[in-house]
Amino acid sequence: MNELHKTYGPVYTIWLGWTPIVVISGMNLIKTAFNSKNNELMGRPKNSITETLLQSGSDVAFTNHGPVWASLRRVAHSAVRKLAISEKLSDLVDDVVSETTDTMIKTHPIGTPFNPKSFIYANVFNIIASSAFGKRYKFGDKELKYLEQSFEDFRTNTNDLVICDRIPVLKKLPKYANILRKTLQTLKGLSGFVRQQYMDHLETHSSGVVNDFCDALIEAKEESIQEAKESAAALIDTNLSLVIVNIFIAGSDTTQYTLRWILLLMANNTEMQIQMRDEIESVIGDRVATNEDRNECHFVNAFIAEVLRYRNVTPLGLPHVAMSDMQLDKYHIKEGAFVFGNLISVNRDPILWPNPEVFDPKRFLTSDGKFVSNIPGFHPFGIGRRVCIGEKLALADLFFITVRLLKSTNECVFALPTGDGSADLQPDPNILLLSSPKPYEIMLKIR
Ligand code: HEM
Repeated sequence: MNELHKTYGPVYTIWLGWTPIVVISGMNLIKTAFNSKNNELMGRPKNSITETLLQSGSDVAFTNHGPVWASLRRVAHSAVRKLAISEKLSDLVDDVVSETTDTMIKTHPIGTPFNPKSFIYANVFNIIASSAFGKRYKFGDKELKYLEQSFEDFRTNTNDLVICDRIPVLKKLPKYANILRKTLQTLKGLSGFVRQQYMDHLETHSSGVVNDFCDALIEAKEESIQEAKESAAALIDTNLSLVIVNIFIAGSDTTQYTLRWILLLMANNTEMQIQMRDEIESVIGDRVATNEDRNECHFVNAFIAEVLRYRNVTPLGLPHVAMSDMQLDKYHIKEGAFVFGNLISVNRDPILWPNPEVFDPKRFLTSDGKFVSNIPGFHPFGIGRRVCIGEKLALADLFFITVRLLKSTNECVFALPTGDGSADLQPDPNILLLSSPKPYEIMLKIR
């Protein structure tokens, strides 16, 4: 997409069947498009995925801009932000990651190469499932494996699903019909499982007690009814259970894929990894990391921010849809067009980022080594009114997980069996819309 931008300019269209897909590049143009006060581009596409998920309900991620979406977004955003700053989160992450890492060390002793994917899944699922509906799994648990497999199957087949939706004649071919049926069944199973967790909470929820996102949303619903707020019409159980599905799906994949990049880039640059380990040792030592520590671990924060910039897992964000015609600069975007903001063109803009293809955490450090995140052109979480609601939580999760992983393996370093600097850093071409490293192996090595 970034190469096309260089050839065809800041706004170009690709046709997928009869659907025009407009790609907008450059920070200022994306800001103008996605912040427009008339909200022209604030829709989301309708397709077999969203139909299967939403049925007759509404949610945050796939519902068009409007009062229902705004009410749901407000309560979801507030619940997510509250958790991101609570000390409960660091204790939860510490506990989950220590347990998983112990298993990882036992099953893959020093010098044994392994693919860390399942350990990353176990960490992220447990953290999100605990935060969303209070569930924890042991590594290797059957239900956890089912969830991991469902996500994998869904991800592998999304490309075909998207193509079939835009070129429906393909659905008549047995190969595609089969994929479509199986994938939508998987999605139904996954979303049904998560929605059931919300429904179970309705039975057990005690007023005023908030242990997880389900409780927070039920409280918001009850408050809106008691105070006869306008939002009460939107905050109904069908919609709120879909919001939990949003948080679970949007939060899991993005955080996991970012961690896959973090681990790969740490193993590829062991000197930087040792600098992170030294900083953690001197700032945090043996205790559990706290929110205050986040302000003191400058290099760890800079490393994570650089991973988000350099290998942003959502290079095109989520698709938007033009809800009405829009004039953007000299370009006319027609109602119904799919619209993507090309975030690579921002996060790796050579004008904003010198040598953008070089991985260099120092970009996020001042000359006296202090971390700064509000750098123009740093937009891994999207731009405009539909920007990610999970940014604060994702940053907290990534920090606490990385810190615990390094603390639990402090006698060693994560290394590549093929040596420093040998990683393949090109994203896996089989995964659409998300950027993941190709499957890789790492090992623990004595420092
Ligand atoms: C590294 C982690 C993450 C990245 C890079 C990321 C990135 C993004 C991006 C680029 C968008 C699309 C913005 C747009 O359409 O313009 C988005 C939307 C969204 N994200 Fe995230 N995200 C991450 C983690 C999370 C987490 C942890 C949660 C929930 C707890 C979450 C929930 C959502 C939701 C609900 C939306 C839809 C917002 C809407 O349509 O109004 N994300 N995210």
